[in-house]
Amino acid sequence: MPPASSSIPHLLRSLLRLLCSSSKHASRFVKYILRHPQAGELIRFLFLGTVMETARSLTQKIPQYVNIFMVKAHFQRGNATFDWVSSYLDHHQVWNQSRTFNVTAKDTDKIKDRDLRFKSGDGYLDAVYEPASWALSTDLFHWKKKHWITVSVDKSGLTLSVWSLNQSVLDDFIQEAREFYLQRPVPPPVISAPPVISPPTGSPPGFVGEWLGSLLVTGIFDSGDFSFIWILEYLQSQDIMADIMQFHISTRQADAGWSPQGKKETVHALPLRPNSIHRFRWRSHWVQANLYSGGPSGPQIAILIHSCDKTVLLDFIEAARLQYKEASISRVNVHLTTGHANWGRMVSKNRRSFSTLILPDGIKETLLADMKEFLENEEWYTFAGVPHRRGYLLYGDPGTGKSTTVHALAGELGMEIYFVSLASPGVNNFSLGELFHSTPPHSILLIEDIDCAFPTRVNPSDEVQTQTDEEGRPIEILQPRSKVTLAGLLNILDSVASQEGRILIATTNHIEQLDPGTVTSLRSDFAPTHIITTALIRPGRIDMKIKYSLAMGEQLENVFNRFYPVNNDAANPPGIKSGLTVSEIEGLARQFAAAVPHSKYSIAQLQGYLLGWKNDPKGAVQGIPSWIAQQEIEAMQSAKHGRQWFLSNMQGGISDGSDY
Ligand SMILES: Nc1ncnc2c1ncn2[C@@H]1O[C@H](COP(=O)(O)OP(=O)(O)OP(=O)(O)O)[C@@H](O)[C@H]1O
Repeated sequence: MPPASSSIPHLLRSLLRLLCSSSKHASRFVKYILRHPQAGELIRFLFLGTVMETARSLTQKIPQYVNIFMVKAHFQRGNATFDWVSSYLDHHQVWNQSRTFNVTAKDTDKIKDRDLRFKSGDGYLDAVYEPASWALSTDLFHWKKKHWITVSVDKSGLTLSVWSLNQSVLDDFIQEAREFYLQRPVPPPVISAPPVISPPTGSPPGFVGEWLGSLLVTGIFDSGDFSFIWILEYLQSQDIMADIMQFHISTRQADAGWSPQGKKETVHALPLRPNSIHRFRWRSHWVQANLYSGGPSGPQIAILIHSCDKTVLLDFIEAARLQYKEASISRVNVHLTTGHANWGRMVSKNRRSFSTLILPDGIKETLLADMKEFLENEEWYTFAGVPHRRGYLLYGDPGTGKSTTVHALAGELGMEIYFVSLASPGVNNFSLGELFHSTPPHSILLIEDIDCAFPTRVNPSDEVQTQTDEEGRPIEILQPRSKVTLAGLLNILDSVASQEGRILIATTNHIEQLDPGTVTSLRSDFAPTHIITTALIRPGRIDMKIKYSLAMGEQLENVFNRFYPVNNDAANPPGIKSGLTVSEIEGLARQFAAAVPHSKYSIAQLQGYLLGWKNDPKGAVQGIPSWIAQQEIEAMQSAKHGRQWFLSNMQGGISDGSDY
């Protein structure tokens, strides 16, 4: 038995021998194998597979390691951040590397934010290239020449990869994009209409867009509301409709308010085409105004402000209101009915100076003082529990100045007129009630021809009167002249829903038709009119009656003086400088007044006469006797032919509601 110390080398020697012999076997085995080509293929395959698998697993891990060197952010379409970043990238022409373009014909004058390849300047459309890569692509750009950023766009949105270890680079980028968006020189993309006013069929493509309702403050203005006109006029004054290429042309003065060029233009371009969209900058915000011309309740405006702050909308409305008020100082706005139950068209008239109103001494001063006192004492009415309303009845011959008084008072008090004629076919109890309720406080509600609410009596001897009583005698019947009944009118006047603080002015040329004395023999199926009439003249309904008479006394001199201003300076309108001294004009006015019979002609009639002598006061005085003689002849002839009513109304001007 060999000692343990000698057994180890022995073991090693045995192992070596074994290895040598096995390597010989192995090499023999390898040589043997390699002699077969399939075996060689197998070895190569195993080797390559191992390499590829290693490479694959390494590749999978690389982005994890690369991500360590970049900050990524995704911006979803439809979210405001997408708009910020995309418009910022667009502005910096990140897509310029693109070799694929969308080419469209556009008015290049309106494109201010990018370099254009073609700009002919001949007023016709030019071809505009827009990189198509904006749709689906990946781009790399050098932001501020400091940071590399990869941008990839797909259907869901936009991903930014900022090659930086520092997240603050991304923060700065987003902040800058946001600032840019707010301050951008070009409007943000069109926002689709808020769902409350879903666009009617046939809306322009502008309605297709992302609704960012929660990121905008939106105000909707209906034409039935007063704020509508504030906003419309404000929009026009901001000249935001300059991009409109579609106009309705009108020469009607009533449409002057729609003209972007102002009231003095003779041709007015109405920009309110169906469903137009306007984007503009207001203070530090972008605003989108959607104008709808024909919704179910008439025209509508939606104001969408790119802000989450509600007070911006309130400020916008207030700015519009103040501007409207300011502009109204020199004018009187008269609102007319649409023929239905709401106020529609508005006519703006130049304010009429109170001094041009020619009434017997003290009348206009009394009226003005009474109205001022009423308007200033709202608290007293509340305290006394009396409805804060006041009514006036102006009655008298046609052409004596009733409508003119209302116009002058409205101008003096800075109020607007809401005008309705009871003779109008579209006005009935219901619509009149609605109109009353929708008249704003601090306004004048003018009802012309209030006598129309009282039926006329058909004369028993009239040929058209065929009804007889039991004994065969013709009976008096009443013929309604308005769809508004007396009971309905009284109800409306008293209605609790009636606006507080409103002034009602009713006018009539036929006070006798409201006179109790003339209605004693009415048929029993009609309400006793004298009671109702008395009820009409009652505090809160009609508080004050003012009679308008044909011209007399000083009125005759005043109407003459108004036509021939005595100061001949350059401030006078051209063509009416009299060239006479003050005392000469006053002398002529006295002669004129002495020649005209008192209480015979209305101021409108005399005004009509004087218009024929605009530049010739002496001629006017000399011609007045023959004009009067002519009037006498015509009056006699008309009386003779039974046409007195017709002539007197034509000369005085029939009040058919056409005053406005
Ligand atoms: N008192 C007056 N002061 C100044 N102008 C007057 C006066 N009366 C009439 N006129 C002139 O006559 C025209 C018609 O007047 P207005 O329409 O006010 O009369 P009216 O009494 O309302 O008539 P109607 O009852 O027919 O409506 C106006 O253009 C106005 O300039």
